[in-house]
Amino acid sequence: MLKLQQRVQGVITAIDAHGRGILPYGKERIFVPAALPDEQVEVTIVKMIKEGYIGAITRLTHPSQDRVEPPCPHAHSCGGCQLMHMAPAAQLRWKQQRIIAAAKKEKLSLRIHDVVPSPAAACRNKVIASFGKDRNGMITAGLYEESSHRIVAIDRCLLHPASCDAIIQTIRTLMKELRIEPFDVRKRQGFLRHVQLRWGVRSGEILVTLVASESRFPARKRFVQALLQAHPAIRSIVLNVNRRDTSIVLGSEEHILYGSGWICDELLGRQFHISSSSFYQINHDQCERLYQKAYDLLELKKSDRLLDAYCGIGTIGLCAASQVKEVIGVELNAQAIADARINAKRNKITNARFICEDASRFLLAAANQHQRYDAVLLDPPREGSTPMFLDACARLQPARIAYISCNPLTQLRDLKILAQYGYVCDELFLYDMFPMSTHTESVALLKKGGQRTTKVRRGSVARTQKDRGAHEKRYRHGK
Ligand SMILES: C[S@@+](CC[C@H](N)C(=O)[O-])C[C@H]1O[C@@H](n2cnc3c(N)ncnc32)[C@H](O)[C@@H]1O
Repeated sequence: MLKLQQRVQGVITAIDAHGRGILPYGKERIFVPAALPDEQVEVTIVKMIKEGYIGAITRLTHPSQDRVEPPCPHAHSCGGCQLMHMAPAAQLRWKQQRIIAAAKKEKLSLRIHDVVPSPAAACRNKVIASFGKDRNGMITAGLYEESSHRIVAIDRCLLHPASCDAIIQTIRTLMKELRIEPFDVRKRQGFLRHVQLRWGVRSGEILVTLVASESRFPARKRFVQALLQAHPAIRSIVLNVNRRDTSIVLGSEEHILYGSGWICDELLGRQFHISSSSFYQINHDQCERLYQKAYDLLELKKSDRLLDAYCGIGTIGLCAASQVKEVIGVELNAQAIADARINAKRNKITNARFICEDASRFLLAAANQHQRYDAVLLDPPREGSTPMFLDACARLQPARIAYISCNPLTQLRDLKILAQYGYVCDELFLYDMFPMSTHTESVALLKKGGQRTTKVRRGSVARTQKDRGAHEKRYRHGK
C-alpha cells in the first residue's frame, strides 16, 4: 500500500477515460494527470481514490515524442482540456485507438475510420463560467477544478472567442460595483451561480443566461444596461433560476431580462432559433460535416419518411427535410420542441412535425401501431439509447438507421443490440467535435440485412411500467 507524499518511479502504460496516464505499481494503479504513454516519470502520491491513487509528476525523465507545451496556462488546473499536453495528431490517434479497443471488447467487427480533425481549435459556441471568491474576498470567474468546488480563475479560454471572455470579465466587474454576491455552494448563500453564453457562429448574436439562486434581482436594471452598453452584440439576456442543490447548471424557471430570450444561427443554410435551455451542437463547422456525413450514409429519397429521434431544436431533420417526403422529430425537452416548431416555420418547411415525448415511449407506440419509417436518425445523449427504443426501432423495420453519438462507447453497446435484431453496421466514422478533451463524436449506418444473432422476444421489453423502469435502470448501469 502506498502512502501520501510517497514518491514512485515508473513508466506510463496507457491513458484512462479521463485523460490521465496510468502508472502500474504492483497490483495498484496510480493515475497521473498530464502524463503520456511510454513516459518515464517520478510521481508523488497526492490522493487516494477508489480505483487506486492520484500521482502528481515531480520529475519527467523521458518525455513522450507526443508531448507539447500546452498553449493555455490553466491546462493542468481547470480540468476542461484533459489532453492539451498531447500533440493534436496524437490526440486523434488516441481517440481512435480507444474506440477500436472498445469495439474489440464488444466483439464488434467494424472498420473504425481515422478521426476527422476539427476545422478550428477555438470552436465552442457555448461557454459556462462559474463565480466565487478568492482568499482575499475578490470575485473570481472561471471553471470548477475537476471533481471539486474550487474555481480556477480564467480570464482567457482558447476554446472560444475572446469576446466571450470579455463579457464574463464585465459581469465580474459589475458584480463588484453592484454588490452582487457569487453563490457559495458549501454555504448555500449568494446570488449568481453561473453564466452561460451562447453565440451564433454565423449570426454573431450572443445570448447571456445568468443562472441565479433566486428570482429577485434588485440591481437588474443597472446590470442589464451596463452589460449591453459594453457588449452591443448581446441579443438577449435571460435570468435562469436554479434553487437546487445540484451540479446541473440550469434550473427550470426563466425570466427574460432583455430581448427575446433566444438567438438565431445558421446551419447548413437553414436558420435556427436557439433558446438557453435547448441543446445545440457546440462545434458549428464540425457539426455541419457530421450531419452531412449522416445524410450521405442514409442516401435519403424523396419518398422517405424520416424519424429524427432525440431531435433537439430540429436541426438534423429540418436540414434534411427537402430531401424526403416527411420528417417526424421526437424530443423530451419542451423548450427544444417549441424551438423546433418555430424553426420549421422560420425556414418555411411544411413537411416536418415535432413531438415532445420520451423517444423510447414514442417508438414503442409507433411500433405497436405498425407505423412506417423508411429511415431513422438517432442522436441520443451520452448514456446512449435504451433497450425499449432499440427493440421498437427494430420492430418498425426501417431500411436504414443512422446513429450519431457523442459517446461511441454507449453507441457500440447499442450497435451490438441492433446487430442482434439483424441490423448490420460495417463502419464507424469519427469526428473531433471537442478538441483537447477526451471526447469524440461518431456516426454509423445500420442496414437491415443480417440474421438475428440472438433470439429476441417481441415485447420482452416494457411489459409493465415497473418492469420497464427496472430494466432501463439496469441497462444504464451496464448490468
Ligand atoms: C445529443 S443531443 C442531440 C440533439 C440534436 N439531434 C442535435 O443534433 O442538435 C440529445 C438530445 O436528446 C434529448 N433527450 C434526452 N433524453 C431524451 C429522451 N428520453 N427522449 C427524447 N429526447 C431526449 C436531449 O434533450 C437532447 O436534445
